[in-house]
Amino acid sequence: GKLPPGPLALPIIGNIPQLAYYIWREKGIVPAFDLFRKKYGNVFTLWVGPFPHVSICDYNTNQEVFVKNGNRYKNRLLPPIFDHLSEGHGLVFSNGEIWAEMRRFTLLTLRNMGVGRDVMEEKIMEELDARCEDLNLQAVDGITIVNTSELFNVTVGSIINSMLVGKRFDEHNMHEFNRLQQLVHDSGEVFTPFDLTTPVWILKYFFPKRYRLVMDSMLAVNEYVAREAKQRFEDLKNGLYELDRENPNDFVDAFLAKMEKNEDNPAYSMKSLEFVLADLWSAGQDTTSTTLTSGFNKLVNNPEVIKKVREELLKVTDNGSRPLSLKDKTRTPYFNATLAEIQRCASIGNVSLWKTSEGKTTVNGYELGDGVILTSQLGALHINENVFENPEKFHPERFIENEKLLHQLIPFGIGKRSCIGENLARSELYLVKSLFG
Ligand code: HEM
Repeated sequence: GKLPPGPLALPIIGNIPQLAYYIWREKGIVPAFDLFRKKYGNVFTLWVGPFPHVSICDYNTNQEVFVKNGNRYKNRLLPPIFDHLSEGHGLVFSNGEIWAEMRRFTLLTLRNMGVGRDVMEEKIMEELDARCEDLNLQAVDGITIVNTSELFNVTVGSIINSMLVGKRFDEHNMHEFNRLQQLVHDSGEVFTPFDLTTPVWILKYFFPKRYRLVMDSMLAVNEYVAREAKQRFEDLKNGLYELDRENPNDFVDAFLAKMEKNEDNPAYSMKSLEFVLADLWSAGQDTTSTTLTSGFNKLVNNPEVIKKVREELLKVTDNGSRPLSLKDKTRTPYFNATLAEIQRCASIGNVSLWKTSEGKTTVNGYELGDGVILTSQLGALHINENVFENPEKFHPERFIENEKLLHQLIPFGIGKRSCIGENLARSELYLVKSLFG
């Protein structure tokens, strides 16, 4: 096929030199992508090494490609080593029937667990109450000094852990949270672009130490995340655990109940559960807590916004005589706009995860062949000055002056592979930020 325009690519290394240069010159990857957008248009091609990537920077084309024609762009580009380890299991780096089944099951289970409604709201509020109590206990002369990113990290971690295995993190098991954070961090440190792109057989036979290191670091995270689920499965088999099949306590219970009825389906195996838990943990933890920390920093630097948010929230909660609830959302337009602006500026996922096209397709008039790699440039989209005027300014009012702008904001991605945790994350941002903002 004929690819959209882009910077001149060199053999084998492609556009990596230009990319490195512009990231350095523009002081960041998002401004570098934005520069390419200005030069080559909303749809451009970047060669990452020998592979061309079609980047889509505007909302309308993203909608046309990933939503309207979503079925042809639902497959992820899988790093060979991930595919090798997971054998097709999981949510983030999987494709085909197992991915589709797990996505359906996870969305349904989250809905049944009350995500976005009062049931999950209660869980989040319980977590916040307990966290505030801890802070009060630590106070000296009525003052507690807090590392905000640690506070957000453990709060979000606790909410996800309660949802997955029914257990929050407190002073008795904080070491478990710290261990998990460490393992995820260590695993992130191990990976290089070389490991992610090299075929497994080359890694295995020519770089065996590297292969082992990468595999072990991923396995360590998975095994730690899934240890309680595995224990519960053993206890269930030995009659030591009672499963409430109608009203599962948490995600693991819901999965085990489904597994009993689907013995022959590889999507419902312990291996599958292990990868789904690891994916929900890793995709849901850092993204949400980094958004909260980034939002906190924005608010501290914009006291006039804090003042307006406080006034609005006090009015809605009868002068703070009751906690804020998700039901109040329709009455808190300024707070909603502030959260949207926080997400626009935070740009947690600069680019959506890479997808590949199925069969011959057309994007913006360019005919693409089978298996072309595509991505939504979420960061560049959110700082496009034609859509968001003065994009560098933290200005929640922009979403009130022009309500349509909200549709152009897609921090959770778009289409068949968009974020599964969007409702949970939105609830957390609303309730946690109202308290700790
Ligand atoms: C503010 C918080 C969050 C942000 C900004 C965010 C953003 C994203 C983005 C951009 C994607 C990729 C979309 C694409 O490739 O098109 C994604 C995928 C995903 N997210 Fe989130 N996310 C957040 C929170 C969460 C939470 C709380 C969970 C789980 C509880 C979660 C689970 C997932 C999963 C499983 C996927 C992969 C979905 C699939 O491939 O089918 N995320 N997220």
